[in-house]
Amino acid sequence: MPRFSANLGFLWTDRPLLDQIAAAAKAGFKAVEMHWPYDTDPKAVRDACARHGVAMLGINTVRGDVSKGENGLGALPGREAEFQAAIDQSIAWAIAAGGTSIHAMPGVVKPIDMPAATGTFVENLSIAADKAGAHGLTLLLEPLNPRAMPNYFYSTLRGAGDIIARIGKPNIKIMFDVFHVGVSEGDVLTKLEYWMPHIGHIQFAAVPSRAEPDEGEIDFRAIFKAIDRLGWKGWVGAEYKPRAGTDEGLGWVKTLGVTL
Ligand SMILES: O=C(O)C(=O)[C@@H](O)CO
Ligand SMILES: [Mg+2]
Repeated sequence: MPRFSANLGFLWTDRPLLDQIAAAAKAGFKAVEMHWPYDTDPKAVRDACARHGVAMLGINTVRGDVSKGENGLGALPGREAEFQAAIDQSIAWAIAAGGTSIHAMPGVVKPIDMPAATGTFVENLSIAADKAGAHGLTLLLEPLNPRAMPNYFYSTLRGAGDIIARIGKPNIKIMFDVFHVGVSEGDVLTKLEYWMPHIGHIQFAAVPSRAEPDEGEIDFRAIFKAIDRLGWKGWVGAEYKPRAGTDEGLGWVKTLGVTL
């Protein structure tokens, strides 16, 4: 069975981060991952993870000006210095917290600006990969579906895979989020198998609701079985939006016959 991580960007969001870690551990998760935890002292996060016996996994680079619809800086020409500052910030935070990966966010790009944005992202990411690699950190690229995030730099695995191939550095991997892949592309099991050698982390939520994985059009028994069959040894991140409370929504663990 896969090993599950609690994504604290979506789970137990009604409390401070250190209490979220405690709640995840109490529920049985053995690892946690986060979105943008920068307001919390990373050493306190490291201590909380150690105290509760959970591994600390990944975080995201900052998004830029969220009020203007920004969702990452990596592919924005003219914002190179800001992106590198975001990478430096996330590397420093991840090291102090004991994390292992950084989701490097490219941002929202109009279709007509894609050629310039692609060149910028390749340059930016190449520098960032060397910086992260010096500390044993992996950079993750995550295609987001266009319903959730219109005009995001990539919405398909192919889009992220092309960037990885152009840069050719071993510590740049795909974040395979079953929710985004299901909405954008479908045929999830085939895609999982095809992209497995390039995957650095897996996340999941029901399609189309983004709720617990016990509803909707994806058979998560089959997904979790395939993750095992394909030899995935990493963590699988529960990144869903609970229908009601997080604790109340954990029934999927029993329903799907998995253990945390
Ligand atoms: O939205 C997702 O899916 C994520 O994994 C976030 O980290 C990025 O917005
Ligand atoms: Mg995700």
